Amino acid sequence: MDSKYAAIGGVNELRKKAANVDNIKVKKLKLCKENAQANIHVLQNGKEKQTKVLPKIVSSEDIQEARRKLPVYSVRGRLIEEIKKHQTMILIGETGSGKTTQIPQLIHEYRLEGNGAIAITQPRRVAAITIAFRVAAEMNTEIGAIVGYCVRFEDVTSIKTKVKYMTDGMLLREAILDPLLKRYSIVILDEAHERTVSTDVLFGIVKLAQKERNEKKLNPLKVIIMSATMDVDTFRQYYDNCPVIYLEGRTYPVTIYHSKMKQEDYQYAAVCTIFQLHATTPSSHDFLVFLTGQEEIETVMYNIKQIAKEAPGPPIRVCPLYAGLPAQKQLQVWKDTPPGMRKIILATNIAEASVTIPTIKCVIDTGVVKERTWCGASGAERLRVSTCSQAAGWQRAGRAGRTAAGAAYRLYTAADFAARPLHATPEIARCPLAPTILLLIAAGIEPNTFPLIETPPLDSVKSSLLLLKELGAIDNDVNPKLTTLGKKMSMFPIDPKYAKVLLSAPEYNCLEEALSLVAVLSSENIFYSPMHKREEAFKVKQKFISPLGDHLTLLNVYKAFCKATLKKQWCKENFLNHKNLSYACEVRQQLLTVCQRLNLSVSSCGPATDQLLKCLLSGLFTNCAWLRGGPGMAAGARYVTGAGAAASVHPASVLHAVRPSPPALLYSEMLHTRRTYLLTVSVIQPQWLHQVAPEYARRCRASR
Ligand SMILES: Nc1ncnc2c1ncn2[C@@H]1O[C@H](COP(=O)(O)OP(=O)(O)OP(=O)(O)O)[C@@H](O)[C@H]1O
Repeated sequence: MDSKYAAIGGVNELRKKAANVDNIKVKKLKLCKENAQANIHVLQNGKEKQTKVLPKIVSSEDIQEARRKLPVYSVRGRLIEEIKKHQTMILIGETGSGKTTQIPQLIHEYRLEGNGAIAITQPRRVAAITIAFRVAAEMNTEIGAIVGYCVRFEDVTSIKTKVKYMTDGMLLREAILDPLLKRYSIVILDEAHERTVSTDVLFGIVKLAQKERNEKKLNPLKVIIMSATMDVDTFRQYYDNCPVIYLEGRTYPVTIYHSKMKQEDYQYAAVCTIFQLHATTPSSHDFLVFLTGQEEIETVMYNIKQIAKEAPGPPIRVCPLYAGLPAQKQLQVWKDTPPGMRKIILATNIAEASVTIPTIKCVIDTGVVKERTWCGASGAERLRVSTCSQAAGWQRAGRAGRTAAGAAYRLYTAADFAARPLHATPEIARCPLAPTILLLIAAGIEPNTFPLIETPPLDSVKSSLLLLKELGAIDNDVNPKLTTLGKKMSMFPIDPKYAKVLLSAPEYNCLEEALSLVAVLSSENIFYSPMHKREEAFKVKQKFISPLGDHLTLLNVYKAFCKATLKKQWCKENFLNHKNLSYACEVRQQLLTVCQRLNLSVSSCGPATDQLLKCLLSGLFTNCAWLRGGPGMAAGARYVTGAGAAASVHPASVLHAVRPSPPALLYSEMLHTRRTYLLTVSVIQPQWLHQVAPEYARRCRASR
């Protein structure tokens, strides 16, 4: 990558230079910052027609011409020779050089996959979907035919599919049923540097599958590990010194600019930089801005829209892009804007790797990322904004310069960049491992001896095995074997705790309700509370509220949604997110299919909602909290969890202000920000824990 290390006039300097308008901006920004917690979903509610066809397909000739310009194209002959020669190889190539879109096509052109298929994994669903669309267009074929994709709750492939883009999680799920991955002759693990738990486990799965297929004289499995920014030595060592192919060159240069001085407030710096560039660059140059999460994106979006009313420059369309956004909304960022209008995409790191948004010419990199870390001992997740690695910085810059020369503006200094770690801490070292361990055992793999590329923290493995044992998924936590229940649990594409809830539901006569609730919990926030109508939204919400807490409140909303006839209109009137509720319906259908396969009887507990809460407890028994020091009246009453962590009910919970505080609660999530909060909370009777999970209750009591 061309890195000029020229410095943009620091944002503070910019501010000083700015004329009157800028003073107004400053004022407005400050105003909005005070409301940083505010939810401003209304601004996302674009009126555009939703379409799934993307990206915009230009003529076939243009596409072929663009392909010929890619670095991969000029060395295709040599590349194919290398791929033929080696069973495992590492391929490093600059961002945008054509690894993800071209290598699988090249392999297919030479029919190296034989009778099998080519699987290409991506850490993120949005990448898997959009790349599959692009490659299908390049190959002039329908999506779902030769080229397809498979992501959670969506499989667009057929028996004809030879080039299959999929999330790493989906390939891992396939490995449960077929640990030798026999339907594939070539597996490409892309974006290896991201080191998600699923990709880390897949590194080992393909290694074992390859060995066993060789030993059994089955058709050999070829493995290609790809990235632009990976830690080559670690991977090479892990794959027995396999060859590393470096692919030189990129199509278009990206000029990197660093801020001259440290920026105290990256959101503010981002908005200033956006407007400076907005005033000086052609409207056909779209911007991609990296921020840390939904709330921040919404705040910045609000600020941009306010400032844009007075700022010089072409009209603007602001598009958010974060994991929680419904899929259709995510795909909106690929939609063209009318000529003369600039698109500004505000994204989290989900746009950091793999994706091509063709019109992006400027990347604005705040240099930060929101990371979840998990504490095995307390079960609390910690959400932290931290500086991202150098690899992430290069990947972000790589989103510019995909179809023309581009620029990346880093809102941090060159010295700051140089001082950052080369790579981020792998997810396996900071995530709950129970879901992955369950999948490993289901695939017949011994988790304690599985050759992971990096050993996860011992206490994390131990506590995950203990949880699986207590859920009844495995017979013991030393040399674990899957129980019959565990086998069934592994068939659900959800957290084992919730799989247990569904499997226990027939016993409590509440599978109807449990399915709806788990589906809603698997979706993003269904409530929609725009900043300027908060009170109204709060009032409307009252009609759904259950005094027993958030779970039953969510269920009430879901049931009412199903009954509503004009659903979109109804959601609008009730301050609910139509997309997320519709998504929950799809998820419910998928979960129901698994339940039917398992012959579970689907019945309803009707008004006996205690049954549903007890059922919920059967999976979430480790998520109980007790009031400290008797029935408290004080605001922000403190609870203590089974693992001994002190926490309060989150302000967004319907139980937050309930007095007297219930003596015992069940929660779906525990989150540590500045304080530790219990999220999605329900009232339970303390004695239920003894009835539902006696062994755990005893252990808990002993330690309290
Ligand atoms: N949707 C698209 N629209 C237009 N051009 C595209 C699209 N997808 C890919 N391309 C073109 O193909 C090039 C190669 O993309 P590809 O994803 O294969 O690169 P890569 O080497 O895998 O990059 P990265 O390391 O960033 O994932 C892009 O730089 C761009 O020129």
